[in-house]
Amino acid sequence: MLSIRNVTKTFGGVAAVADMSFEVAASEIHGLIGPNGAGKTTMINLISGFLTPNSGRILLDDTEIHRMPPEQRARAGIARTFQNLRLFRNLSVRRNIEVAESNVGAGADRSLVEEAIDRFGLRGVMEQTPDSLSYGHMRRLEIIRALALRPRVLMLDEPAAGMNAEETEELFENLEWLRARHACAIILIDHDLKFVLQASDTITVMNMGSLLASGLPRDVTANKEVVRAYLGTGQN
Ligand SMILES: Nc1ncnc2c1ncn2[C@@H]1O[C@H](COP(=O)(O)OP(=O)(O)OP(=O)(O)O)[C@@H](O)[C@H]1O
Repeated sequence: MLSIRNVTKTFGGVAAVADMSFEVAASEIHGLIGPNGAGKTTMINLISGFLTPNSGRILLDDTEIHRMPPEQRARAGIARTFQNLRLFRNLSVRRNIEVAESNVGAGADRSLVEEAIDRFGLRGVMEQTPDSLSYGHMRRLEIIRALALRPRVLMLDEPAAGMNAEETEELFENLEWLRARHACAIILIDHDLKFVLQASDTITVMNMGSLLASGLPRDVTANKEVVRAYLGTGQN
């Protein structure tokens, strides 16, 4: 459904993403992993429109989206969260969600977000501002805000960052719920490798901007090049 074809992005002559290609199927959870600086966040920025590739194409179904501005891509069904949270700090949790929801048409399934609020444990903090929330609550609010756009592709940049083991397990269960409740592809970046491997149907591994391997979690973790470049470093 989402197709990344030979995409390159350079900064000052250095390729952060170099000739990357991979496909994301509808309804799959697709893990994007790799060492620090591998180009994962740059890839998400290229898909969501915060960056434009120097070359290559990005297609959502048969539509080229790589030259569209971020708002147009959001309307086309691409939603994301940010590594460093970007919530409206002076608005309540409720308003943060409503602002996102105001972008969707009248025909949208209204109960989706209401169910997510309960499921993600935000019902009791709806009138508070994000700054008064725990870090885990803020991260969950970001996901609900992205979900409020009724995305076809939901990209989560480090959703488990700063979470303890119990919260990460809860996040895993919430993603399973989300996937059953709302048909969309999820692209998942996280440094908690155990979490990404457990949650993902397919894994793409990047290294120094390039594709290192792509496939089922068990095949990718058995791949010698992946072990050498990434898993063997002890860094995850
Ligand atoms: N706006 C920018 N200007 C210059 N260089 C950049 C910019 N954004 C990213 N880079 C460089 O591109 C490379 C890839 O960075 P990116 O943040 O995409 O990697 P990453 O895999 O997400 O890393 P991490 O796991 O540490 O978040 C790095 O060398 C980074 O320094």
